[in-house]
Amino acid sequence: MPQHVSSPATPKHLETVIKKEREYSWQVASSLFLSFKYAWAGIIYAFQTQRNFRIHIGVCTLAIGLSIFLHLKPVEIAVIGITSGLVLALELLNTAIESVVDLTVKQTYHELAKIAKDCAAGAVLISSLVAVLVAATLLLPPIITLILSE
Ligand SMILES: Nc1ncnc2c1ncn2[C@@H]1O[C@H](COP(=O)(O)OP(=O)(O)OP(=O)(O)O)[C@@H](O)[C@H]1O
Repeated sequence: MPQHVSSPATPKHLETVIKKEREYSWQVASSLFLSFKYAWAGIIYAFQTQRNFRIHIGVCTLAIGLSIFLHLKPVEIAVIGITSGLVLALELLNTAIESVVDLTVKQTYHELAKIAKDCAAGAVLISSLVAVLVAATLLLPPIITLILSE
């Protein structure tokens, strides 16, 4: 079977490819400000429509607030912040994947649609479990100390 070896992409070639791909976009953000505006719109959409996203924001805010209140080390607060951010980012990706799947298959059953949605939900679940484990490991000892010292 003949092997097609593509020539290395030159900057000019890359520019042409990117331009062609962006032709399919209904609209392209023309400035950094507009990019932030659309990103914020996505976050607001997820907040308004996804109950899990609202729960995760509440729990993450509580965990970060507690870690500051309990005077955890900066690196510990950072670890809680990273795991919290990961959960929220994956929840947004989960919402994006759900929308793309629904756009593609509409209200028909498809095994690949099921796999895509189940795996996206699984990613959120794994990140949430890890975040809970990390938060419990770092927050429980100072909480117990605080309660016992009362
Ligand atoms: N078009 C489809 N074809 C096959 N299975 C589907 C389809 N749409 C949804 N499902 C199944 O139903 C489940 C729930 O779908 P839904 O769109 O509510 O996603 P979800 O992961 O429950 O959403 P959320 O993350 O908001 O809780 C999916 O995980 C998947 O197993």
